[in-house]
Amino acid sequence: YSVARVYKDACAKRPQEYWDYEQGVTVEWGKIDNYEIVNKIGRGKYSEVFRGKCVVNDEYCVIKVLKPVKLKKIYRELKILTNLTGGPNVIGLLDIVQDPGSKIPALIFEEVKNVDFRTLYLKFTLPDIQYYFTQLLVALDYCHSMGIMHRDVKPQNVMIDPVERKLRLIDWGLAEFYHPGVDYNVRVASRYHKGPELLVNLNQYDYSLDLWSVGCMLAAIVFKKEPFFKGSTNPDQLVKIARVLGTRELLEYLDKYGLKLPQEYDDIMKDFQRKKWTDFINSDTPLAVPEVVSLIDSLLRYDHQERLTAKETLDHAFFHKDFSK
Ligand SMILES: CN1CCn2c1nc1c(Br)c(Br)c(Br)c(Br)c12
Ligand code: NA
Repeated sequence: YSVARVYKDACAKRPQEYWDYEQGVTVEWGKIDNYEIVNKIGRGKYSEVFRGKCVVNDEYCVIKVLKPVKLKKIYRELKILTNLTGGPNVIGLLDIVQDPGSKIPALIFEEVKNVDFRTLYLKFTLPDIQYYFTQLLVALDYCHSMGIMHRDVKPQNVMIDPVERKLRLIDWGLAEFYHPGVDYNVRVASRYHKGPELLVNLNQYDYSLDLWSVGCMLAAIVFKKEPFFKGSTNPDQLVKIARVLGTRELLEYLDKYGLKLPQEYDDIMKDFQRKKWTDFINSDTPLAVPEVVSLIDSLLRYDHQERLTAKETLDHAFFHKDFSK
């Protein structure tokens, strides 16, 4: 049994229509003819994404055409986006339109002139990391305070415009409202960023899942190993984590929550000695200063209840040190 250390009653203290998306969502549908598609910029399991233009104000936008999924899932994303839009560093939802034929909704977002993280992260200085991770953590503390877990934090969902130094957290399609004691689906997040709680079937997880993912992103940049934990399957993902955090420590985590290692681990989980973070530091990792290594150590914890919250992370010494020359 596990309950969030913070914001556990964020939904309970709001009216039912704030979090109850099963009742459906009243949508103010916009006009689809107000938008034209410029070019395709991406496609995912649940959507196709285009750069678009609003013909009314001549502004560029991003059009996310949802693939036909359960109406409940569409209602969840719409409800969460409408609850959060306007919040700090949350992608701005401008309009919701419906394809007249297929009746499939398309979400219209503000455009971010995003630079791919694989190239951007290579140029990051410590001040850049302080700045952009502050922006990401502000977005996460905000959504957590609003009773919402993102559940798919990864570089591909963090849009960064380095010219305007603008960061936006996108893709709330896997996000969910947090209620204490609820058993959540562990098939969320993207493999490399899945927290241990998802891999050991601890269903009563909470906002702290998102902070594991932040730890993975930070470690990948600082130790120049993208992704930091690269599992070939979900079971192998936990093995890759145990290679670093140790197998004994994993079993202690399982014991605390009365869990045992699912049987698919029997012949792949070996007895790994926990590594020291200094094992990942070398002449090629100049960003790995003691303060950021200490922060990574405080986020990459098996026990979700031990991890720093988004707000505690913002108070960590790493964000208050002057690393400029
Ligand atoms: C696959 N890519 C590349 C850039 N980009 C992608 N998906 C995006 C979504 Br959804 C939004 Br909302 C925004 Br804003 C941007 Br920018 C997006
Ligand atoms: Na999105």
